Amino acid sequence: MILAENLVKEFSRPARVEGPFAGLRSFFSAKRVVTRAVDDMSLRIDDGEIVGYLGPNGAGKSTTIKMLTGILRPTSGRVEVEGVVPWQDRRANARNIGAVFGQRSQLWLDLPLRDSFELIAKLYGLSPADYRRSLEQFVDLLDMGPFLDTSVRSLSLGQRMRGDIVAAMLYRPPVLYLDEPTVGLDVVAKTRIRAFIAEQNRTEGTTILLTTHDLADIEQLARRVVIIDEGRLLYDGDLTSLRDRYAPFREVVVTAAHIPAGLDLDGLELREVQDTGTAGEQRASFRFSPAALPAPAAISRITSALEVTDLTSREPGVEDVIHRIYTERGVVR
Ligand SMILES: Nc1ncnc2c1ncn2[C@@H]1O[C@H](COP(=O)(O)OP(=O)(O)OP(=O)(O)O)[C@@H](O)[C@H]1O
Repeated sequence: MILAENLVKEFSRPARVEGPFAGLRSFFSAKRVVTRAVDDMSLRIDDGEIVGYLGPNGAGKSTTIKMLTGILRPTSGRVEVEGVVPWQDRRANARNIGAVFGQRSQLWLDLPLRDSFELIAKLYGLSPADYRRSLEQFVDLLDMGPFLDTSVRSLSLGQRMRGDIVAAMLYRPPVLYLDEPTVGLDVVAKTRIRAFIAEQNRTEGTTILLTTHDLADIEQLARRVVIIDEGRLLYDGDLTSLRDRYAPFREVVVTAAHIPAGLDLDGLELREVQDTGTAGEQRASFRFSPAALPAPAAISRITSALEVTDLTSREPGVEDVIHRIYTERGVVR
């Protein structure tokens, strides 16, 4: 279980002094500027939950994770992971957590993957039998046999990410922090990694905190979403209610012979009209509220007004939802 109560983290730096030798004088200045990166955050994540942790750049996500891993000591408030206060007992905490940072590898770049895994197994005191069993299972699930003896430096990004995930899970920690675990990967690689994460959560009951800018990661893995901004909790709840609250609309994308820009259909909001590149053909999207206008009625209204050649419908993604929350709150990035 992950527990944070009224968690605060402030960073303080010297205030900038203007004039000659500004850099040096700022360094010695008594005036300080305080940034509250995490501001009175309370959060409880139960065993076996997968929580999507979202927020714009600079919201305080990394700072929270650094407090959970024990790298940073909170300014005030309480933090506990599996009953351990991370900054007080980093060693005990390290055994309970695994972490994957998509942007940088935690593996030894010049060693073959297999050697990195062996080192980790030794560091964490795995018995040879447990190590063999885990490795065999992971290599099989993630199809890593062909590159197990290749040095990490020579691996493709997708292969390296699989390596990092296995390294974080080899000792089967009950808690896993995943920071952008699919960044830069192609669709096939993303799907494989998401399936693996879901499987580990299901079979091992691993508690997972997932930070990502790829909203498909959230949609496919997490039912619960926590959104933060400026260090404060904006939303904590399930993904479906979030969508219903902030994006209670559906969208239909239509390709038709001619779509008049001012077309006014009852219950349907016409969004931008674009040329498709094919002569005389245009594409536009219509938004409607399924509570006021059921989807079949919306589609029939569109098809009777236009010469439709193609039509697809989509649900709002988490991206729409977050955009709307930020717009409402006046967050401009
Ligand atoms: N060591 C530090 N010293 C001073 N300020 C810091 C430090 N680390 C983070 N901050 C500030 O704290 C705030 C939160 O940063 P944080 O890295 O936690 O955001 P984030 O949500 O992880 O952003 P991103 O999505 O860009 O990684 C930012 O204003 C950042 O500038």
